[in-house]
Amino acid sequence: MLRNYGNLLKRQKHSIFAKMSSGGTITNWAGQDGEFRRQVSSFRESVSKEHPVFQPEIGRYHLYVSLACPWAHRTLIVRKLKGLEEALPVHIVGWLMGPNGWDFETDHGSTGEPLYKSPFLRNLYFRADPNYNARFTVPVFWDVKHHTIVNNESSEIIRFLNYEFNDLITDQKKKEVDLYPKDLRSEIDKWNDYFYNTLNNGVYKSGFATTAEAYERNVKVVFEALDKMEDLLKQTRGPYVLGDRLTETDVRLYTTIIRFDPVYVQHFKCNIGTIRHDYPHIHTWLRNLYWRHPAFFETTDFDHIKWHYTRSHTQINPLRITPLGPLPPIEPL
Ligand SMILES: N[C@@H](CCC(=O)N[C@@H](CS)C(=O)NCC(=O)O)C(=O)O
Repeated sequence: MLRNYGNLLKRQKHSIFAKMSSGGTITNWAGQDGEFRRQVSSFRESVSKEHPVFQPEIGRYHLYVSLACPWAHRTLIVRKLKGLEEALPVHIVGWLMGPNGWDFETDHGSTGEPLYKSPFLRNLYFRADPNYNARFTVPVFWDVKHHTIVNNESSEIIRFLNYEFNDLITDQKKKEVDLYPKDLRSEIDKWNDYFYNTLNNGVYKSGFATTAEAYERNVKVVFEALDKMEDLLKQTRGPYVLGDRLTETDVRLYTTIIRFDPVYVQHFKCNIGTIRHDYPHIHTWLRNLYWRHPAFFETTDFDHIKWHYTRSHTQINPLRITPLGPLPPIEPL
């Protein structure tokens, strides 16, 4: 199947008008009503001891991520929190999403694709399913044994990373990290669901809207959600969103909030306020995670984040000039 995609080898990384094979542009996500709708992920298996095919094993699975992408970023954080760096190798796509989607450039910390030397992420999708006809998204949780995608939905990947590899983790402290403890599950589910619709995906609905009405409707929801998050942190008194334990909800919110001032404020027009000036509790929570927790600090790459959004989304920023500010991208504690 890969042979049919030989023409994709011709990289057009700097083409401004990125065309998809379907005729639309790869950066055109909005429907006719101007509303952005995120597709439902296609590969939904879990790794577990009970699974007939995908059992936990060291080195058997590889993770493909973009450092720019908030969904992929979740998986990088959880991988580090659980001490799975050696068990689960990571490959990082180029920061620019060009005409053929994510590629495997090797500059600025992007690693290339060592398993099959694929030029593009889409090659992996077609290797897993020659008839695949949806978007080629990161993260991808890949099984080296069966040469296929186990899962491409970040919320599910972080869920099975939380427990299913525990027997293979040697660092006792990291093995005990539990981001989805039984007594907090209903709270976590409730907030995950709310913040997914309003904030994690809300910033995209604001930024990718193609009518003023759709933009205004969605940007207001984003700021209502930030107000709610601020109140929640005030109530629980932190240092984490649900109190004194770090949970999935923190991981999922962090990857959106760390991008907020540097990118979403100007690029997605989420500029009713900023985290640093208008949300003191969120600002403290964010800086605490970034500066005091290596799993957050070490997985955050402001260059990939800023370059990716501002130079890939040419429908929003046709001249692809990346704004310099805010400086610094995150303030000290
Ligand atoms: N629901 C997915 C969403 C993943 C997603 O949308 N990733 C974006 C990057 S931020 C992507 O790879 N987009 C490529 C495309 O849509 O062509 C998840 O959470 O894993």
